This record gives sequence, structure tokens and C-alpha cells, in this order.
Amino acid sequence: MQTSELFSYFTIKTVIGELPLEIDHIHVDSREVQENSIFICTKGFTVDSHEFYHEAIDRGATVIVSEKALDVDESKAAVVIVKDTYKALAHIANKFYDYPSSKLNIFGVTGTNGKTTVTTLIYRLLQHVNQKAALTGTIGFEMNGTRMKSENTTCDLLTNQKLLQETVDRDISNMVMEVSSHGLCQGRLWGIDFDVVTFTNLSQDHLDYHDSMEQYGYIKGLLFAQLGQDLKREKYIVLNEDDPWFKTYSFWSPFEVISYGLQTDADFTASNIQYKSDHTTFTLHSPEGEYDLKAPLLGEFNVYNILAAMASLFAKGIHVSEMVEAFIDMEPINGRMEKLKLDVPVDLYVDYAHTSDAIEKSIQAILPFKQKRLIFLVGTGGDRDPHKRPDMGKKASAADYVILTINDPRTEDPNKIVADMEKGMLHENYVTITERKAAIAHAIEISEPGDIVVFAGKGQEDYQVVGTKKVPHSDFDLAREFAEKKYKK
Ligand SMILES: CC(=O)N[C@H]1[C@@H](OP(=O)(O)OP(=O)(O)OC[C@H]2O[C@@H](n3ccc(=O)[nH]c3=O)[C@H](O)[C@@H]2O)O[C@H](CO)[C@@H](O)[C@@H]1O[C@H](C)C(=O)N[C@@H](C)C(=O)N[C@H](CCC(=O)O)C(=O)O
Ligand SMILES: Nc1ncnc2c1ncn2[C@@H]1O[C@H](COP(=O)(O)OP(=O)(O)OP(=O)(O)O)[C@@H](O)[C@H]1O
Repeated sequence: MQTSELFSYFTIKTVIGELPLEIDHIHVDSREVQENSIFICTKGFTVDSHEFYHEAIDRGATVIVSEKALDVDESKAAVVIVKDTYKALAHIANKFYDYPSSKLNIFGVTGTNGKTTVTTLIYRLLQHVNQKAALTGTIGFEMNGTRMKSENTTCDLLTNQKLLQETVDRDISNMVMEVSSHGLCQGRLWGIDFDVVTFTNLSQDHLDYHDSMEQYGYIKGLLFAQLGQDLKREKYIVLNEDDPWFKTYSFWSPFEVISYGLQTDADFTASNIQYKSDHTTFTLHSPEGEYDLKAPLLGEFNVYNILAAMASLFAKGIHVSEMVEAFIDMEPINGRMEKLKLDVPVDLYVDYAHTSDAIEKSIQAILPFKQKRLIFLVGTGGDRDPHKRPDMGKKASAADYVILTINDPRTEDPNKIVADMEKGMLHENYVTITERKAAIAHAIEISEPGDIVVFAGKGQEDYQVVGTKKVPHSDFDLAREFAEKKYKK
């Protein structure tokens, strides 16, 4: 691509030195710069990468995009000064990759809880109807069955554009994206032309980052506003009609709303719900009629997730009957109320609940088939939103016995983290154990045949962040190891 074309959008800019005719790469991280690239300096929360332009040039950057004049040898690199390098990044990246999102069906899913589940369901349902799809989110990036890890739920702007282009290059027509409030707030989705955007729910989380629940809700709503105003396009909004934000979000975009819910007469709803220990059945009511549905997902919250996923695909013309079939052989969602396949006299589940609402929903999912005790192990992360911790303890109190522990201690004092959760406990039947492995061992040790144990907070993750380092850790492996030791002597 002609380098000058990449800058054609900007009316106000200063070019110092001579732009190379062509460039081969774009980078925002000086440590990754390759030969003949543009390096775009941005101000992050931790560093301002205007400090790293020398390193970028040493590695082969031939153009530096900056918000200020830099001391650069013109024979090595040109400098383009713009008012806002992050906006420049959005335009340059979209143009460089030739606006990949306009060539794809893009599904975006946002909300406090349920994003991974709903995006995974959309992805799997698309595959069931033989449509190629890619998926990005907390569990990484998945395409044609290959998975790569990612640092964030919603990747940075440049990575998103690269992933979209790769999706186009591989002749995949659908991209399903988990959209976090941080991603929206930091413009990581700028330039992405969504086709269907879906909202799960909003409850307390991330108040260390957002000033208030109201601000958090408005930030989430940016996704709906991001659908644009071009009414020649077919775009849809899928909303949870039972959530208090339903009306607000409905009004934020001129595109049609497809609703789902259990408490109102939504477009997609369910009745006669039966909750079992490894599946759920219900009668689905949809614009295409009624169907009996059986899915290997547990709890009412997953009925919401199933309705959300089906409504999102219905928006794109996929028939409800085809989707209903797909649930019959579906695998559970990894680490989301996933029952361990283990021949022991206790039922063990690994879940990813790490907000108070998710903890409440996770416990509610177990109650319909609980015969003896529910032992609930729950943790929260260090250096993140301490405001939510007492309410997490409060909601966990609905279990018979609670083990308060830590998901990722990071750099915070472990005793402080569990003490914050302990403040909310409503009964005395609990213990605090800061080391997660010891907490898991304790849960198994005190369990008795017929009990149910839920390990909440880490889901499928295979590490813990201790200090600033990732150390190997798996709730699945530890629960299995301790349970086999105790029950298979
Ligand atoms: C607070 C926050 O959101 N931080 C995000 C932010 O980091 P940052 O601003 O600190 O980045 P920085 O280190 O200052 O770097 C600024 C720029 O300098 C560049 N750099 C840096 C060092 C260097 O030597 N050379 C260089 O060029 C970097 O590549 C970057 O372009 O930009 C990074 C790149 O996009 C993100 O990875 C990072 O997410 C951090 C890891 C994070 O933990 N974020 C959480 C809060 C988050 O975003 N979570 C949501 C999910 C929430 C949920 O629903 O659970 C998510 O979408 O992941
Ligand atoms: N619709 C829902 N309503 C409330 N809680 C839910 C819902 N769906 C899932 N959960 C709970 O939240 C946990 C995380 O689910 P999931 O990973 O799908 O959400 P998420 O929004 O992707 O979370 P994150 O962004 O932190 O990855 C689940 O393990 C479950 O306990």
C-alpha cells in the first residue's frame, strides 16, 4: 500500500522527512517492530510509547506517527505529527488491512456476565449450520478449531484489525467477538462495522475502572451506538428484556431490536424449564414457533445465554429448528458450570463466577437438584475492584459451606482480599484459605458422598497471577487429583 494513502484522511498533519513509497507493517509496540514499518506512538496507562521511537527506528521503522516533534535522523525515518495518534491508528490500521470488518458478518456480545458463553454458543451454532466462523474473547482467538491465547478479552485495536483480516483471508465469513467495557472505553473496537450486537446483562463489576454503575452502563451502550446510522444496512440489536437497561439501549440505535427474556413476552422466551445436574430442558418460544430444547448447560442464567445466542443468529436468517438440533450433541462450555467427568460419589463443578451476580446465579443453578450439602469455593482477584468483594461473600452465603480464597493474588496482600469478602458473609459456616490449592484440597477433604462442590472464579484458566508472574494452576486438575486420592483408595 502506498504510504501517503494511509495518511490521506488527516487534514491537519505535519510530515517531516520523506515518506517511503510503501510500508509493509504497522506496529504499536516498539519491541515488535519489523523492517519497513510504521510505528505509532500512543499514550498508555503505564507508559507513553513516544519514549520508544528510537528503539522502533533501530528495529526498522521507517515512519513514526507522533503527537509531537521528535529528534529523528531524516535519512532513517519520516515523522508524521497528528493531533491524536490513537485516532490515527484506527484510520491507518483499517485502511492498511482494507476495512476487513465490512467484508464479514460481525457479531459483538457485551454485558457483565455471559459473554464467553454466548459468543461460544453463536460460534458453535454457526459451525453446526456449516458456516465458517472465528471467535475472539477471554479464551483467546479461535478459527477452524485452532486456538491462540490473547492478553485481553477484547484485543487492542491493531490486533483486532489483523485478526479480522486473517479471517477474511481464510475465507471465513463470520467473526464472533466478546466486547468488554474496557475495550469500548479505550476505543479498541474503533472502525469495526458490527452487524449484530447482543447484550447479556449488567451488574456490579469493574468499579475500580468506571466511576459508577451508570457510567459502566453507558460505556457498554457504546456498542449499540457503534452500529451507526446507515439504514440501508441490515443490522440488529439483541437485548435482554428482563434487564433494567433494556429500554435505554433500545433507544440508542435505529436498528431493529430482537428481544429475549423469561419475565416478559419477549421474542425469544422459555417455559417449563427443568434443571438437571448435567443438562437443562425447556420449551422454547420463538418467532418461528415452539420447540423442545435440551442443552448440556446448567442453570437459569444459561437459559438466558441460549436465548441470546439463538436470537442473535435468528437475526441473520438462521432457522430456529436448525439451532435446536445443534444443542443435542453440544459439549458443555469450558469452565462455565462444567461438571467433572469423574467416577466419585460427589459432584464437582468448575465455574468462572467472579462477580456477585454470577455467584448468585451459579448457586441458584445447583439448588434445584441439590440433595445434601453445597460446598462453594469462591475467590476474587487482587489489585481489582475491591468494592464488589463484600457482596460476593454475601451472595456466596447461600451455599451450605463456603471456602473464601483467591483467584489471582497479583500484588495485593492475600489476607486483605479474603477479609474483604468475609465482611459480607451472612453465616458462620465458612473458612478462609488464601492459597487456592490448599482451599481446593480442603473442599474435597470435608466433602461427603452426595455433596456438590463448586470451584468458582478461575474456570478453564491454567495459571494464577502471583505478584506479576503467571504460575501454572488448574482447578480442574487439582480437583480431580484430590478427589481421586480421597475417593478412589
Ligand atoms: C488498564 C488497561 O486496560 N490496560 C490495557 C492497556 O495497557 P496500557 O495502557 O497500560 O499499555 P502500556 O503498557 O502503557 O503501553 C502503551 C503502549 O506502549 C507500547 N509499548 C510499551 C512498552 C514498550 O517497551 N514499548 C512499547 O511500544 C505498548 O505496546 C502500547 O501500545 O493496553 C494494553 C494493550 O491494549 C492492554 O493489554 C492493557 O490491558 C491490561 C493487560 C488489562 O489487564 N486490562 C483489563 C483491565 C481489561 O482490559 N479487561 C477487559 C476484560 C474485563 C472483563 O470483562 O473481565 C479486557 O478486554 O481484557
Ligand atoms: N447470563 C448470565 N447471567 C449471570 N451470570 C452468568 C451468565 N452467564 C454466565 N454467568 C456466570 O458468569 C461466569 C462467567 O461466564 P462467561 O465467561 O460466559 O461470562 P463473561 O461475561 O465472558 O465473563 P468475563 O468477561 O469475565 O470472561 C459463569 O461461569 C457463570 O457463573
